[in-house]
Amino acid sequence: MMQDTRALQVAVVGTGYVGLGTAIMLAYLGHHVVGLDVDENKVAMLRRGQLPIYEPHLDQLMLDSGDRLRWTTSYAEAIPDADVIFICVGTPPLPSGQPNLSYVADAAQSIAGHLNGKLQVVVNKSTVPIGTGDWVARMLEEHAPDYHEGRYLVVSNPEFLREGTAMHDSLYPDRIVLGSDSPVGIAQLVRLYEPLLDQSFEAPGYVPRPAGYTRPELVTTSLSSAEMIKYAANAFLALKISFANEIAGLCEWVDADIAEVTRGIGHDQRIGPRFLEAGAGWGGSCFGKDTSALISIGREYGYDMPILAAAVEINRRQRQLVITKLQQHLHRLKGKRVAVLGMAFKPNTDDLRDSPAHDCIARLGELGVQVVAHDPIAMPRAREEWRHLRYHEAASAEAALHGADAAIIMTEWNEYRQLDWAGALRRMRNPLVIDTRRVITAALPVGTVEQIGKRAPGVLVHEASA
Ligand SMILES: NC(=O)C1=CN([C@@H]2O[C@H](COP(=O)(O)OP(=O)(O)OC[C@H]3O[C@@H](n4cnc5c(N)ncnc54)[C@H](O)[C@@H]3O)[C@@H](O)[C@H]2O)C=CC1
Ligand SMILES: O=C(O)[C@H]1O[C@H](OP(=O)(O)OP(=O)(O)OC[C@H]2O[C@@H](n3ccc(=O)[nH]c3=O)[C@H](O)[C@@H]2O)[C@H](O)[C@@H](O)[C@@H]1O
Repeated sequence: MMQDTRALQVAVVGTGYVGLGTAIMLAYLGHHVVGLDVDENKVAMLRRGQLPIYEPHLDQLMLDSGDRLRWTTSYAEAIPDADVIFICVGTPPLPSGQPNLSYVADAAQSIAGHLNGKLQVVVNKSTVPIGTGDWVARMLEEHAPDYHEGRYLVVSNPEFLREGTAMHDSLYPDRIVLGSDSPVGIAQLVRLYEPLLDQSFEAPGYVPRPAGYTRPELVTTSLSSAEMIKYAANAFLALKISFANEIAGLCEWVDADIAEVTRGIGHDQRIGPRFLEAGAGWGGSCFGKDTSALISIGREYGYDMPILAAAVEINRRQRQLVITKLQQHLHRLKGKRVAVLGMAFKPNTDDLRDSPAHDCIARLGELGVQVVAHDPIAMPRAREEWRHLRYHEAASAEAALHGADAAIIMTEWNEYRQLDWAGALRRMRNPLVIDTRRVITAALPVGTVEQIGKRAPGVLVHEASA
Protein backbone atom coordinates (compact mmCIF):
# COMPACT_ATOMS: atom_id res chain seq x y z
CA MET A 1 0.00 0.00 0.00
CA MET A 2 1.07 3.55 -0.77
CA GLN A 3 2.58 5.76 1.98
CA ASP A 4 -0.12 8.13 3.23
CA THR A 5 2.01 11.19 2.35
CA ARG A 6 1.54 10.25 -1.33
CA ALA A 7 -2.23 9.82 -0.93
CA LEU A 8 -4.44 12.41 -2.62
CA GLN A 9 -7.95 13.61 -1.95
CA VAL A 10 -10.11 12.56 -4.90
CA ALA A 11 -13.69 13.36 -5.91
CA VAL A 12 -15.41 11.17 -8.50
CA VAL A 13 -18.50 12.75 -10.05
CA GLY A 14 -20.92 10.14 -11.43
CA THR A 15 -21.06 6.69 -9.85
CA GLY A 16 -22.11 4.55 -12.80
CA TYR A 17 -20.05 1.71 -14.25
CA VAL A 18 -16.99 3.90 -14.78
CA GLY A 19 -17.26 6.20 -11.76
CA LEU A 20 -17.78 3.34 -9.31
CA GLY A 21 -14.87 1.36 -10.68
CA THR A 22 -12.63 4.43 -10.63
CA ALA A 23 -13.61 5.50 -7.11
CA ILE A 24 -13.23 2.04 -5.61
CA MET A 25 -9.96 1.29 -7.41
CA LEU A 26 -8.37 4.62 -6.34
CA ALA A 27 -9.45 4.06 -2.72
CA TYR A 28 -8.03 0.54 -2.86
CA LEU A 29 -4.71 2.03 -4.04
CA GLY A 30 -4.64 4.24 -0.92
CA HIS A 31 -6.22 7.55 -1.93
CA HIS A 32 -9.07 9.20 -0.03
CA VAL A 33 -12.06 9.18 -2.32
CA VAL A 34 -15.52 10.64 -2.24
CA GLY A 35 -17.95 9.40 -4.89
CA LEU A 36 -20.70 11.84 -5.84
CA ASP A 37 -23.94 11.24 -7.71
CA VAL A 38 -27.13 13.23 -8.25
CA ASP A 39 -29.09 9.99 -7.97
CA GLU A 40 -30.05 9.85 -4.30
CA ASN A 41 -31.10 6.21 -4.45
CA LYS A 42 -27.69 5.15 -5.76
CA VAL A 43 -25.89 7.10 -3.06
CA ALA A 44 -28.19 5.70 -0.36
CA MET A 45 -27.44 2.15 -1.55
CA LEU A 46 -23.70 2.81 -1.65
CA ARG A 47 -23.79 4.21 1.86
CA ARG A 48 -25.41 0.96 2.98
CA GLY A 49 -22.52 -0.88 1.34
CA GLN A 50 -24.64 -2.12 -1.59
CA LEU A 51 -23.69 -1.75 -5.23
CA PRO A 52 -26.27 -0.45 -7.72
CA ILE A 53 -24.71 -2.54 -10.54
CA TYR A 54 -23.45 -6.07 -10.96
CA GLU A 55 -19.72 -6.18 -11.61
CA PRO A 56 -17.58 -9.13 -10.48
CA HIS A 57 -15.33 -8.43 -7.44
CA LEU A 58 -16.36 -4.78 -7.15
CA ASP A 59 -18.12 -5.47 -3.81
CA GLN A 60 -15.05 -7.16 -2.37
CA LEU A 61 -12.71 -4.39 -3.53
CA MET A 62 -15.09 -1.85 -2.00
CA LEU A 63 -14.90 -3.67 1.33
CA ASP A 64 -11.11 -3.81 1.10
CA SER A 65 -10.92 -0.04 0.47
CA GLY A 66 -12.14 0.49 4.04
CA ASP A 67 -12.88 3.97 5.32
CA ARG A 68 -10.97 5.70 2.52
CA LEU A 69 -14.21 5.68 0.52
CA ARG A 70 -17.27 7.92 1.09
CA TRP A 71 -20.43 8.65 -0.93
CA THR A 72 -22.39 11.87 -1.23
CA THR A 73 -24.88 13.84 -3.32
CA SER A 74 -23.31 17.14 -2.24
CA TYR A 75 -20.85 19.03 -4.42
CA ALA A 76 -20.16 21.34 -1.46
CA GLU A 77 -18.98 18.28 0.48
CA ALA A 78 -16.96 16.61 -2.27
CA ILE A 79 -15.23 19.34 -4.28
CA PRO A 80 -13.49 21.93 -2.09
CA ASP A 81 -11.05 19.48 -0.49
CA ALA A 82 -10.29 17.46 -3.61
CA ASP A 83 -6.86 17.59 -5.27
CA VAL A 84 -8.21 15.68 -8.25
CA ILE A 85 -11.81 15.71 -9.49
CA PHE A 86 -12.97 13.11 -11.99
CA ILE A 87 -15.96 13.65 -14.29
CA CYS A 88 -17.49 10.22 -14.99
CA VAL A 89 -21.06 11.11 -15.96
CA GLY A 90 -22.90 9.55 -18.89
CA THR A 91 -22.68 10.80 -22.49
CA PRO A 92 -25.59 8.87 -24.07
CA PRO A 93 -26.39 9.29 -27.75
CA LEU A 94 -28.87 11.84 -29.06
CA PRO A 95 -31.09 10.83 -32.01
CA SER A 96 -28.58 12.65 -34.27
CA GLY A 97 -25.80 10.28 -33.20
CA GLN A 98 -24.01 13.03 -31.31
CA PRO A 99 -23.44 12.45 -27.60
CA ASN A 100 -25.59 14.30 -25.12
CA LEU A 101 -23.14 16.53 -23.26
CA SER A 102 -25.68 18.06 -20.89
CA TYR A 103 -24.58 15.83 -17.97
CA VAL A 104 -20.95 16.85 -18.51
CA ALA A 105 -21.98 20.52 -18.65
CA ASP A 106 -24.05 20.21 -15.45
CA ALA A 107 -21.22 18.43 -13.67
CA ALA A 108 -18.61 20.97 -14.82
CA GLN A 109 -20.73 23.90 -13.70
CA SER A 110 -21.48 22.32 -10.33
CA ILE A 111 -17.78 21.55 -9.83
CA ALA A 112 -16.82 25.12 -10.81
CA GLY A 113 -19.11 26.54 -8.15
CA HIS A 114 -17.18 24.73 -5.40
CA LEU A 115 -13.54 25.02 -6.48
CA ASN A 116 -11.33 26.30 -3.69
CA GLY A 117 -9.03 28.74 -5.47
CA LYS A 118 -6.01 26.48 -4.90
CA LEU A 119 -4.48 24.11 -7.42
CA GLN A 120 -7.06 21.49 -8.42
CA VAL A 121 -7.06 19.17 -11.41
CA VAL A 122 -10.34 18.38 -13.16
CA VAL A 123 -10.04 15.13 -15.06
CA ASN A 124 -12.51 14.15 -17.72
CA LYS A 125 -13.04 10.39 -17.93
CA SER A 126 -16.37 10.48 -19.76
CA THR A 127 -16.10 9.73 -23.48
CA VAL A 128 -16.56 13.09 -25.16
CA PRO A 129 -16.13 14.72 -28.59
CA ILE A 130 -12.77 16.22 -29.36
CA GLY A 131 -12.63 19.75 -27.97
CA THR A 132 -14.83 19.05 -24.94
CA GLY A 133 -11.86 19.37 -22.57
CA ASP A 134 -11.29 22.97 -23.70
CA TRP A 135 -15.02 23.59 -23.36
CA VAL A 136 -14.94 22.26 -19.77
CA ALA A 137 -11.92 24.49 -19.02
CA ARG A 138 -13.83 27.53 -20.24
CA MET A 139 -16.84 26.55 -18.16
CA LEU A 140 -14.64 26.38 -15.06
CA GLU A 141 -13.26 29.84 -15.89
CA GLU A 142 -16.73 31.26 -16.27
CA HIS A 143 -18.34 29.64 -13.25
CA ALA A 144 -15.55 29.39 -10.66
CA PRO A 145 -16.15 32.04 -7.99
CA ASP A 146 -12.49 32.96 -7.70
CA TYR A 147 -10.81 32.21 -11.01
CA HIS A 148 -7.01 32.37 -11.16
CA GLU A 149 -5.18 31.50 -14.36
CA GLY A 150 -3.52 28.10 -14.05
CA ARG A 151 -5.41 27.06 -10.91
CA TYR A 152 -7.95 24.75 -12.47
CA LEU A 153 -6.16 22.37 -14.76
CA VAL A 154 -8.04 20.08 -17.11
CA VAL A 155 -6.73 16.65 -18.07
CA SER A 156 -8.35 14.07 -20.31
CA ASN A 157 -7.95 10.52 -18.97
CA PRO A 158 -10.08 8.22 -21.12
CA GLU A 159 -11.25 4.94 -19.63
CA PHE A 160 -10.73 1.60 -21.37
CA LEU A 161 -12.32 -0.86 -18.93
CA ARG A 162 -14.72 -3.52 -20.15
CA GLU A 163 -17.82 -4.31 -18.16
CA GLY A 164 -17.63 -7.75 -16.61
CA THR A 165 -13.84 -7.49 -16.22
CA ALA A 166 -13.72 -3.90 -14.96
CA MET A 167 -11.60 -4.62 -11.88
CA HIS A 168 -9.02 -6.55 -13.84
CA ASP A 169 -8.88 -3.84 -16.50
CA SER A 170 -8.59 -1.06 -13.89
CA LEU A 171 -5.82 -2.68 -11.83
CA TYR A 172 -3.82 -4.06 -14.77
CA PRO A 173 -4.45 -1.70 -17.70
CA ASP A 174 -2.49 -1.94 -20.96
CA ARG A 175 -1.96 1.82 -20.90
CA ILE A 176 -2.89 4.98 -19.06
CA VAL A 177 -3.58 7.90 -21.39
CA LEU A 178 -3.18 11.42 -20.00
CA GLY A 179 -3.95 14.33 -22.29
CA SER A 180 -3.30 17.91 -21.26
CA ASP A 181 -1.44 21.02 -22.27
CA SER A 182 -0.43 21.42 -18.63
CA PRO A 183 2.68 19.55 -17.41
CA VAL A 184 1.58 20.29 -13.83
CA GLY A 185 -1.77 18.61 -14.44
CA ILE A 186 -0.07 15.56 -15.96
CA ALA A 187 2.41 15.40 -13.04
CA GLN A 188 -0.45 15.35 -10.53
CA LEU A 189 -2.12 12.48 -12.38
CA VAL A 190 1.16 10.57 -12.58
CA ARG A 191 1.35 10.92 -8.80
CA LEU A 192 -2.24 9.69 -8.49
CA TYR A 193 -1.56 6.65 -10.66
CA GLU A 194 1.90 5.92 -9.24
CA PRO A 195 0.82 2.65 -7.55
CA LEU A 196 -0.66 1.48 -10.85
CA LEU A 197 2.24 2.66 -12.97
CA ASP A 198 4.73 0.93 -10.64
CA GLN A 199 2.36 -1.94 -9.81
CA SER A 200 3.46 -1.37 -6.22
CA PHE A 201 0.06 -2.22 -4.67
CA GLU A 202 -0.72 -5.61 -3.22
CA ALA A 203 -2.78 -7.47 -5.81
CA PRO A 204 -6.07 -8.71 -4.36
CA GLY A 205 -6.35 -12.51 -4.34
CA TYR A 206 -9.70 -12.38 -6.17
CA VAL A 207 -8.27 -10.27 -9.04
CA PRO A 208 -4.70 -11.57 -9.24
CA ARG A 209 -2.02 -9.86 -11.30
CA PRO A 210 -1.89 -11.72 -14.64
CA ALA A 211 1.19 -13.86 -15.23
CA GLY A 212 3.72 -11.93 -17.30
CA TYR A 213 2.07 -8.56 -16.67
CA THR A 214 4.57 -5.91 -15.61
CA ARG A 215 3.14 -2.40 -15.81
CA PRO A 216 0.94 -0.18 -17.96
CA GLU A 217 2.39 2.05 -20.64
CA LEU A 218 2.05 5.76 -19.81
CA VAL A 219 0.91 7.70 -22.88
CA THR A 220 0.93 11.49 -22.51
CA THR A 221 -0.65 13.55 -25.26
CA SER A 222 -2.46 16.79 -25.96
CA LEU A 223 -6.02 17.11 -24.70
CA SER A 224 -7.48 16.63 -28.19
CA SER A 225 -5.38 13.56 -28.98
CA ALA A 226 -6.46 11.87 -25.74
CA GLU A 227 -10.11 12.50 -26.57
CA MET A 228 -9.54 11.12 -30.07
CA ILE A 229 -7.68 8.05 -28.72
CA LYS A 230 -10.78 6.96 -26.82
CA TYR A 231 -13.07 7.15 -29.84
CA ALA A 232 -10.50 5.62 -32.17
CA ALA A 233 -9.89 2.69 -29.80
CA ASN A 234 -13.59 1.82 -29.52
CA ALA A 235 -14.15 2.34 -33.24
CA PHE A 236 -11.26 0.04 -34.08
CA LEU A 237 -12.51 -2.69 -31.73
CA ALA A 238 -16.02 -2.44 -33.20
CA LEU A 239 -14.50 -2.58 -36.68
CA LYS A 240 -12.49 -5.69 -35.82
CA ILE A 241 -15.65 -7.50 -34.71
CA SER A 242 -17.62 -6.32 -37.75
CA PHE A 243 -14.79 -7.52 -39.98
CA ALA A 244 -14.97 -10.97 -38.37
CA ASN A 245 -18.74 -10.95 -38.84
CA GLU A 246 -18.42 -10.03 -42.50
CA ILE A 247 -15.91 -12.81 -43.13
CA ALA A 248 -18.18 -15.16 -41.12
CA GLY A 249 -21.00 -14.55 -43.59
CA LEU A 250 -18.78 -15.59 -46.48
CA CYS A 251 -17.50 -18.61 -44.53
CA GLU A 252 -21.08 -19.93 -44.45
CA TRP A 253 -21.26 -19.84 -48.25
CA VAL A 254 -17.86 -21.41 -48.93
CA ASP A 255 -18.08 -24.01 -46.16
CA ALA A 256 -15.29 -22.60 -44.00
CA ASP A 257 -15.49 -22.07 -40.23
CA ILE A 258 -14.94 -18.51 -38.95
CA ALA A 259 -13.56 -19.79 -35.62
CA GLU A 260 -10.82 -21.66 -37.47
CA VAL A 261 -10.21 -18.72 -39.77
CA THR A 262 -9.81 -16.17 -36.95
CA ARG A 263 -7.54 -18.59 -35.08
CA GLY A 264 -5.47 -18.79 -38.23
CA ILE A 265 -5.22 -15.05 -38.79
CA GLY A 266 -4.98 -14.17 -35.09
CA HIS A 267 -1.60 -15.83 -34.68
CA ASP A 268 -0.21 -13.15 -36.98
CA GLN A 269 1.01 -10.68 -34.35
CA ARG A 270 0.09 -7.78 -36.62
CA ILE A 271 -3.55 -8.88 -36.39
CA GLY A 272 -3.82 -10.49 -32.94
CA PRO A 273 -6.44 -13.00 -31.80
CA ARG A 274 -8.74 -10.83 -29.69
CA PHE A 275 -12.04 -9.18 -30.62
CA LEU A 276 -12.50 -11.38 -33.65
CA GLU A 277 -15.38 -13.46 -32.30
CA ALA A 278 -18.21 -13.53 -34.79
CA GLY A 279 -21.74 -13.66 -33.39
CA ALA A 280 -24.89 -11.64 -32.98
CA GLY A 281 -22.91 -8.42 -33.31
CA TRP A 282 -21.58 -5.97 -30.78
CA GLY A 283 -23.74 -4.16 -28.26
CA GLY A 284 -23.34 -2.32 -25.00
CA SER A 285 -23.42 1.32 -24.07
CA CYS A 286 -20.32 2.38 -25.94
CA PHE A 287 -19.53 0.81 -29.33
CA GLY A 288 -22.76 1.98 -30.96
CA LYS A 289 -22.66 5.36 -29.27
CA ASP A 290 -18.99 6.01 -29.99
CA THR A 291 -19.02 4.90 -33.64
CA SER A 292 -22.05 7.13 -34.25
CA ALA A 293 -20.35 10.00 -32.44
CA LEU A 294 -17.20 9.69 -34.53
CA ILE A 295 -19.20 9.58 -37.76
CA SER A 296 -21.17 12.65 -36.70
CA ILE A 297 -18.00 14.51 -35.71
CA GLY A 298 -16.66 13.78 -39.20
CA ARG A 299 -19.90 15.04 -40.69
CA GLU A 300 -19.43 18.40 -38.95
CA TYR A 301 -16.38 18.86 -41.18
CA GLY A 302 -17.91 17.34 -44.31
CA TYR A 303 -15.60 14.35 -43.76
CA ASP A 304 -17.04 10.93 -44.63
CA MET A 305 -16.01 7.85 -42.64
CA PRO A 306 -17.06 4.98 -44.91
CA ILE A 307 -15.16 2.26 -43.04
CA LEU A 308 -16.91 3.08 -39.79
CA ALA A 309 -20.27 3.43 -41.49
CA ALA A 310 -19.78 -0.07 -42.94
CA ALA A 311 -18.88 -1.46 -39.50
CA VAL A 312 -22.15 -0.07 -38.14
CA GLU A 313 -24.15 -1.43 -41.09
CA ILE A 314 -22.63 -4.91 -40.75
CA ASN A 315 -23.56 -4.87 -37.09
CA ARG A 316 -27.16 -4.03 -37.93
CA ARG A 317 -27.23 -6.84 -40.50
CA GLN A 318 -25.73 -9.27 -38.00
CA ARG A 319 -28.58 -8.73 -35.56
CA GLN A 320 -31.11 -9.41 -38.31
CA LEU A 321 -29.20 -12.55 -39.33
CA VAL A 322 -30.23 -14.25 -36.09
CA ILE A 323 -33.88 -13.94 -37.05
CA THR A 324 -33.20 -14.95 -40.66
CA LYS A 325 -31.52 -18.14 -39.50
CA LEU A 326 -34.52 -18.95 -37.34
CA GLN A 327 -36.87 -18.34 -40.28
CA GLN A 328 -34.77 -20.57 -42.53
CA HIS A 329 -35.38 -23.46 -40.15
CA LEU A 330 -38.89 -22.80 -38.86
CA HIS A 331 -40.34 -20.84 -41.81
CA ARG A 332 -43.46 -19.13 -40.45
CA LEU A 333 -42.66 -17.98 -36.91
CA LYS A 334 -46.11 -16.81 -35.86
CA GLY A 335 -47.40 -18.80 -32.89
CA LYS A 336 -44.05 -20.53 -32.27
CA ARG A 337 -42.45 -20.54 -28.87
CA VAL A 338 -38.79 -19.47 -28.79
CA ALA A 339 -36.42 -19.48 -25.81
CA VAL A 340 -33.96 -16.56 -25.72
CA LEU A 341 -31.00 -17.34 -23.50
CA GLY A 342 -29.10 -14.27 -22.36
CA MET A 343 -30.34 -10.70 -22.20
CA ALA A 344 -27.27 -8.73 -21.05
CA PHE A 345 -25.12 -7.37 -23.88
CA LYS A 346 -22.28 -9.64 -22.75
CA PRO A 347 -21.70 -12.09 -19.89
CA ASN A 348 -20.80 -11.08 -16.32
CA THR A 349 -22.77 -7.85 -16.37
CA ASP A 350 -26.37 -6.83 -15.80
CA ASP A 351 -26.05 -4.02 -18.35
CA LEU A 352 -28.79 -4.13 -20.99
CA ARG A 353 -27.88 -1.01 -22.94
CA ASP A 354 -28.01 -1.64 -26.68
CA SER A 355 -28.04 -5.37 -26.07
CA PRO A 356 -28.45 -7.46 -29.26
CA ALA A 357 -30.93 -9.57 -27.26
CA HIS A 358 -33.22 -6.55 -27.04
CA ASP A 359 -33.55 -6.30 -30.82
CA CYS A 360 -33.97 -10.05 -31.07
CA ILE A 361 -36.83 -10.16 -28.54
CA ALA A 362 -38.46 -7.07 -30.07
CA ARG A 363 -38.34 -8.54 -33.60
CA LEU A 364 -39.63 -11.93 -32.47
CA GLY A 365 -42.53 -10.15 -30.77
CA GLU A 366 -43.35 -8.32 -34.02
CA LEU A 367 -43.37 -11.65 -35.82
CA GLY A 368 -45.92 -13.09 -33.40
CA VAL A 369 -43.52 -15.36 -31.54
CA GLN A 370 -44.07 -16.26 -27.92
CA VAL A 371 -40.71 -15.46 -26.32
CA VAL A 372 -39.50 -17.12 -23.13
CA ALA A 373 -36.37 -15.32 -21.97
CA HIS A 374 -33.73 -16.08 -19.38
CA ASP A 375 -30.67 -14.35 -17.99
CA PRO A 376 -28.85 -15.42 -14.83
CA ILE A 377 -28.16 -11.84 -13.67
CA ALA A 378 -29.89 -9.21 -15.83
CA MET A 379 -33.50 -10.41 -15.41
CA PRO A 380 -34.48 -8.00 -12.58
CA ARG A 381 -33.07 -5.08 -14.53
CA ALA A 382 -34.89 -6.19 -17.70
CA ARG A 383 -38.12 -6.20 -15.67
CA GLU A 384 -37.56 -2.47 -15.13
CA GLU A 385 -35.93 -1.37 -18.38
CA TRP A 386 -37.63 -3.62 -20.94
CA ARG A 387 -41.23 -3.07 -19.91
CA HIS A 388 -42.00 -2.18 -23.55
CA LEU A 389 -41.04 -5.70 -24.72
CA ARG A 390 -43.32 -8.74 -24.60
CA TYR A 391 -41.72 -11.89 -23.21
CA HIS A 392 -42.24 -14.44 -20.46
CA GLU A 393 -39.59 -14.82 -17.80
CA ALA A 394 -38.07 -18.24 -17.24
CA ALA A 395 -36.65 -19.14 -13.84
CA SER A 396 -33.85 -21.17 -15.42
CA ALA A 397 -32.38 -21.94 -18.83
CA GLU A 398 -33.86 -25.44 -18.63
CA ALA A 399 -37.32 -24.00 -17.96
CA ALA A 400 -36.98 -21.67 -20.95
CA LEU A 401 -36.02 -24.55 -23.22
CA HIS A 402 -38.75 -26.92 -22.05
CA GLY A 403 -41.34 -27.30 -24.83
CA ALA A 404 -39.76 -24.60 -27.04
CA ASP A 405 -39.81 -24.75 -30.85
CA ALA A 406 -36.34 -23.23 -30.96
CA ALA A 407 -33.76 -21.55 -28.75
CA ILE A 408 -31.47 -18.63 -29.45
CA ILE A 409 -28.34 -18.21 -27.34
CA MET A 410 -27.62 -14.48 -27.28
CA THR A 411 -25.12 -14.19 -24.40
CA GLU A 412 -22.33 -16.63 -23.62
CA TRP A 413 -22.93 -17.00 -19.89
CA ASN A 414 -20.84 -19.78 -18.37
CA GLU A 415 -23.96 -21.47 -17.06
CA TYR A 416 -25.13 -21.97 -20.65
CA ARG A 417 -21.80 -23.57 -21.53
CA GLN A 418 -22.24 -25.96 -18.61
CA LEU A 419 -25.83 -26.89 -19.43
CA ASP A 420 -26.72 -30.52 -20.18
CA TRP A 421 -27.58 -29.66 -23.77
CA ALA A 422 -28.32 -33.23 -24.83
CA GLY A 423 -30.93 -33.51 -22.07
CA ALA A 424 -32.32 -30.01 -22.66
CA LEU A 425 -32.74 -30.59 -26.41
CA ARG A 426 -34.72 -33.75 -25.73
CA ARG A 427 -37.20 -31.71 -23.72
CA MET A 428 -37.70 -29.11 -26.46
CA ARG A 429 -40.68 -29.49 -28.77
CA ASN A 430 -38.33 -29.02 -31.67
CA PRO A 431 -34.63 -29.35 -30.82
CA LEU A 432 -33.24 -26.39 -32.76
CA VAL A 433 -30.66 -24.00 -31.29
CA ILE A 434 -29.34 -20.85 -32.96
CA ASP A 435 -26.10 -20.56 -31.01
CA THR A 436 -24.80 -17.08 -31.83
CA ARG A 437 -21.93 -17.23 -29.32
CA ARG A 438 -20.41 -20.69 -29.86
CA VAL A 439 -21.57 -21.88 -26.48
CA ILE A 440 -22.21 -25.46 -27.59
CA THR A 441 -18.90 -27.08 -28.43
CA ALA A 442 -19.67 -30.81 -28.38
CA ALA A 443 -21.63 -32.62 -31.08
CA LEU A 444 -25.03 -33.58 -29.70
CA PRO A 445 -26.94 -36.81 -30.27
CA VAL A 446 -30.20 -35.01 -31.04
CA GLY A 447 -31.20 -31.76 -32.63
CA THR A 448 -29.82 -29.03 -34.81
CA VAL A 449 -27.30 -26.46 -33.68
CA GLU A 450 -26.85 -23.59 -36.11
CA GLN A 451 -23.89 -21.30 -35.51
CA ILE A 452 -22.70 -18.05 -37.05
CA GLY A 453 -19.95 -18.37 -39.64
CA LYS A 454 -20.08 -22.11 -40.11
CA ARG A 455 -21.54 -23.88 -43.14
CA ALA A 456 -24.05 -22.41 -45.56
CA PRO A 457 -27.26 -20.94 -44.13
CA GLY A 458 -29.91 -23.55 -43.58
CA VAL A 459 -27.50 -26.47 -43.50
CA LEU A 460 -27.71 -28.43 -40.28
CA VAL A 461 -24.58 -28.54 -38.19
CA HIS A 462 -25.42 -31.44 -35.92
CA GLU A 463 -27.95 -33.67 -37.68
CA ALA A 464 -30.49 -35.55 -35.54
CA SER A 465 -29.38 -39.13 -35.15
CA ALA A 466 -31.17 -40.46 -32.09
N1 LIG B 1 -19.69 1.66 -19.25
C1 LIG B 1 -18.45 1.45 -19.66
O1 LIG B 1 -17.98 0.32 -19.69
C2 LIG B 1 -17.57 2.58 -20.07
C3 LIG B 1 -18.06 3.87 -20.19
N2 LIG B 1 -17.23 4.90 -20.59
C4 LIG B 1 -17.72 6.27 -20.66
O2 LIG B 1 -17.81 6.74 -19.31
C5 LIG B 1 -18.94 7.60 -19.16
C6 LIG B 1 -19.85 7.08 -18.06
O3 LIG B 1 -20.37 5.84 -18.48
P1 LIG B 1 -21.16 4.88 -17.47
O4 LIG B 1 -20.42 4.80 -16.18
O5 LIG B 1 -21.46 3.64 -18.22
O6 LIG B 1 -22.50 5.75 -17.24
P2 LIG B 1 -23.71 5.48 -16.23
O7 LIG B 1 -24.91 5.96 -16.90
O8 LIG B 1 -23.64 4.08 -15.70
O9 LIG B 1 -23.37 6.44 -15.00
C7 LIG B 1 -23.39 7.83 -15.06
C8 LIG B 1 -23.72 8.36 -13.66
O10 LIG B 1 -23.59 9.78 -13.66
C9 LIG B 1 -24.60 10.31 -12.82
N3 LIG B 1 -24.79 11.74 -13.12
C10 LIG B 1 -25.42 12.29 -14.20
N4 LIG B 1 -25.35 13.63 -14.13
C11 LIG B 1 -24.67 13.93 -12.99
C12 LIG B 1 -24.26 15.15 -12.40
N5 LIG B 1 -24.52 16.34 -12.94
N6 LIG B 1 -23.57 15.09 -11.24
C13 LIG B 1 -23.28 13.90 -10.66
N7 LIG B 1 -23.64 12.72 -11.18
C14 LIG B 1 -24.32 12.72 -12.35
C15 LIG B 1 -25.81 9.44 -13.11
O11 LIG B 1 -26.77 9.53 -12.07
C16 LIG B 1 -25.15 8.06 -13.20
O12 LIG B 1 -25.11 7.39 -11.95
C17 LIG B 1 -19.60 7.68 -20.55
O13 LIG B 1 -19.09 8.80 -21.23
C18 LIG B 1 -19.12 6.41 -21.22
O14 LIG B 1 -19.05 6.55 -22.61
C19 LIG B 1 -15.91 4.68 -20.86
C20 LIG B 1 -15.36 3.43 -20.74
C21 LIG B 1 -16.14 2.28 -20.32
O1 LIG C 1 -15.91 2.53 -23.85
C1 LIG C 1 -16.43 1.56 -23.33
O2 LIG C 1 -17.52 1.55 -22.76
C2 LIG C 1 -15.76 0.23 -23.36
O3 LIG C 1 -16.32 -0.46 -24.51
C3 LIG C 1 -15.86 -1.80 -24.67
O4 LIG C 1 -16.14 -2.56 -23.50
P1 LIG C 1 -17.59 -3.21 -23.22
O5 LIG C 1 -18.60 -2.55 -24.10
O6 LIG C 1 -17.78 -3.18 -21.76
O7 LIG C 1 -17.47 -4.74 -23.61
P2 LIG C 1 -16.69 -5.56 -24.78
O8 LIG C 1 -16.03 -6.71 -24.14
O9 LIG C 1 -15.84 -4.67 -25.60
O10 LIG C 1 -17.89 -6.09 -25.67
C4 LIG C 1 -18.68 -5.20 -26.44
C5 LIG C 1 -19.60 -6.01 -27.34
O11 LIG C 1 -18.87 -6.64 -28.37
C6 LIG C 1 -19.21 -8.02 -28.43
N1 LIG C 1 -18.02 -8.76 -28.88
C7 LIG C 1 -16.83 -8.60 -28.25
C8 LIG C 1 -15.70 -9.25 -28.70
C9 LIG C 1 -15.78 -10.09 -29.81
O12 LIG C 1 -14.80 -10.70 -30.28
N2 LIG C 1 -16.99 -10.22 -30.42
C10 LIG C 1 -18.11 -9.58 -29.98
O13 LIG C 1 -19.20 -9.73 -30.60
C11 LIG C 1 -19.66 -8.38 -27.03
O14 LIG C 1 -20.49 -9.51 -27.04
C12 LIG C 1 -20.38 -7.12 -26.63
O15 LIG C 1 -21.71 -7.13 -27.11
C13 LIG C 1 -14.34 -1.76 -24.84
O16 LIG C 1 -13.85 -3.10 -24.97
C14 LIG C 1 -13.66 -1.09 -23.65
O17 LIG C 1 -12.26 -0.99 -23.87
C15 LIG C 1 -14.25 0.32 -23.50
O18 LIG C 1 -13.71 0.95 -22.36
